[in-house]
Amino acid sequence: MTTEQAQLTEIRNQIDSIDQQIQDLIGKRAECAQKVADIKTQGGNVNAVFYRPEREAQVLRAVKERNTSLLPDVEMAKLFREIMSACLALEQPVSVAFLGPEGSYSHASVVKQFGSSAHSVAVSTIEDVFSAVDKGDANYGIVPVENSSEGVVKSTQNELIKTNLKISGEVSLAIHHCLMSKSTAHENIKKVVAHQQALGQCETWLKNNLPWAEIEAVDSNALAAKMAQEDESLAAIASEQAAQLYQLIILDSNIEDFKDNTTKFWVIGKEDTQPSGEDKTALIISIHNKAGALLDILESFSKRDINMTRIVSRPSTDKTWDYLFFIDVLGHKDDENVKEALEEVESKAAFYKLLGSFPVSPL
Ligand SMILES: O=C(O)C(=O)C[C@]1(C(=O)O)C=C[C@@H](O)C=C1
Repeated sequence: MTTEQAQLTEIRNQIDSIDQQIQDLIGKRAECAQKVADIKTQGGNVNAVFYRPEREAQVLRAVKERNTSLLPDVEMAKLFREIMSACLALEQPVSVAFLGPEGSYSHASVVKQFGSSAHSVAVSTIEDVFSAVDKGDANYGIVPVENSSEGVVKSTQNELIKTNLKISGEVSLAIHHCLMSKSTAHENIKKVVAHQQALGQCETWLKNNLPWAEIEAVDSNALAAKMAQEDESLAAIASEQAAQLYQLIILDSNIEDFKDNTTKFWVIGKEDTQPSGEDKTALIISIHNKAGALLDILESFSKRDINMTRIVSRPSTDKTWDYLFFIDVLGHKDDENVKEALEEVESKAAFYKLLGSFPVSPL
């Protein structure tokens, strides 16, 4: 045996022994999750809620705080994300509806929030995500709320105004576009296909790197990847997951012109989420048409030191030039100061709807 082989064998033996310990401990953790499920269903409770976003956020925050390893905090948290996903699936497999097809950024946000053991259900529109959860075809749904370069997603806003569902989580996904193809050579690419938005976000890159290629907009990036799978002269712009799913070669990564391109998604479900210690509350209001009405409402938050993280306005659909405001504040609706502020806002607003409180995402 060479020295290198001997050294590798020694370290690999250590890795084998550590893996065995990790596996034993994961097994013990799974037994605890099973016990948690027994407690939740005791007395024949058929309405037991297995998924607990506040607890998951607390577990992941604790992992990050404890981490002193060589692995970055987020990478360590991702490993535990997967362990919890498998533990939850053991308690009860959860299904999550998302705007398909598979390989879309919505799909990636499902995996980021629920891990890969969740059963993801692709549907064709944002409205269908809401109705799938409403009808019980899926336990939860994930919908895009806002993109840092494209702005708010109108169909999600429209559904939020109408729905009885609650927001139980928030996922921020960095959008990184890849150029992918069956072919390994750029010079073989005759045409680039992608959703209009992705083409727009990579316009300069395409001009500089594939000036000869024809550009065609299609319904989604995942569809583009599917098309590229069948035609070697095509390259698609899509996510890394889409490349894996459709077995394409990634020719270039991070080809977006603006580097901090992020989409925010919300998890929708039927249950209220308990406080996690670091939460957000989302609501929709409209105000009476008089001077200072908005300021008056915002003061309900500011005088209690409640931080407003977002306010977005849009015209109301039923009364011309009336406005609806989508507001996010830090804190949970059951926190004393937030509770008082919300009561005050409700008494002042012409329309008031609480969308829910949910943990600030640790990932
Ligand atoms: O603590 C619980 O309620 C559990 O069900 C356990 C557990 C976990 O694996 O840690 C699993 C699923 C829940 O979403 C939260 C946490």
